Amino acid sequence: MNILNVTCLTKTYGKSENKCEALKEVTLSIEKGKFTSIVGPSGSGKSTLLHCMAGLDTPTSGKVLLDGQDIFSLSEEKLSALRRQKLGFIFQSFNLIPVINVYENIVLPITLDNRKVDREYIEGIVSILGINDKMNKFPNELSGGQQQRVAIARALSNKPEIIFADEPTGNLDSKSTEDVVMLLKMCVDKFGQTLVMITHNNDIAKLSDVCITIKDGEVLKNG
Ligand SMILES: Nc1ncnc2c1ncn2[C@@H]1O[C@H](COP(=O)(O)OP(=O)(O)OP(=O)(O)O)[C@@H](O)[C@H]1O
Repeated sequence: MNILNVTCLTKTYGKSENKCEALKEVTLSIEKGKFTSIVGPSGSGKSTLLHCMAGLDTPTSGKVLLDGQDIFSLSEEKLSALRRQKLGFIFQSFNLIPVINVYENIVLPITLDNRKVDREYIEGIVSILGINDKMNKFPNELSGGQQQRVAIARALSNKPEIIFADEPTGNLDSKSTEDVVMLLKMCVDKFGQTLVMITHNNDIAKLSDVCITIKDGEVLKNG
C-alpha cells in the first residue's frame, strides 16, 4: 500500500539564465511500512524532492498526496499541523535547540502541539536509543552520535507515520552510522513506520527495501 503518491513534481529555482530545474516531472510512490532510500549524485535533486514530499518546500507544479490528501491544497496552518502530527524529520545537522535540555528537545513536537506526552513510549524509545541517562543534559554536552540519537528520538516522539531523513549519518563516524541506521531500520520493522532516507552510502542503500535513484532531477531507477 502506498502512503505517499508524488505526481509530476517539478521544482524550478531562479529565473531566465539563473533558472535551475531541480525536479522535472517526478512521479513516484512510497510504500507504507517500508524503508525507501533515495540515492543519486550531488545536486541531482534529492533534498529538493524530500523537502517537497515532506511539505517543507513548495513545488512549482505537481502533487504530493499523503494518505490520499493533497498536502499543498492545505492552508499553511493545516500543513504545519499535519507535519507535526504525521511526519518526523532527521537532518544531517541535528537541529537541536541548544537552550533546552535533551528531554525537552525530544518532546518538543508534542508540547508545541499542546498534546500530552506519552511518557512510557518516550522512555521506551530513549532506552532503545541508549540515551536514557542523558535526559537532563544540554545538546552541546553530547557527542555527534548521541545528538543524532536525540534527533531521532525527537523525530519519533510524535509517533509519525513517515520519517524523512536527509543524509542523517553524514556527520557520524562509521560505528555511529551503523548504530543509527540499524535503529531506524528497527523502527520500520518494529513500529511499522515508513522511512524515506537520502544517502550517499551504498551500504545503507543496500539495507533499504526500495531504492530510488535520482539524476538531473529525474527518477532514473525505482526498485
Ligand atoms: N534554494 C535554492 N536556490 C537555487 N537553487 C537551488 C536551491 N536549492 C537547491 N538548488 C539547486 O537545485 C539542484 C538540486 O539541489 P538538491 O540540494 O536538491 O540536490 P541534492 O541531490 O540533494 O544534492 P546533495 O547530494 O549535494 O545534497 C542543484 O542544482 C542546486 O544547486
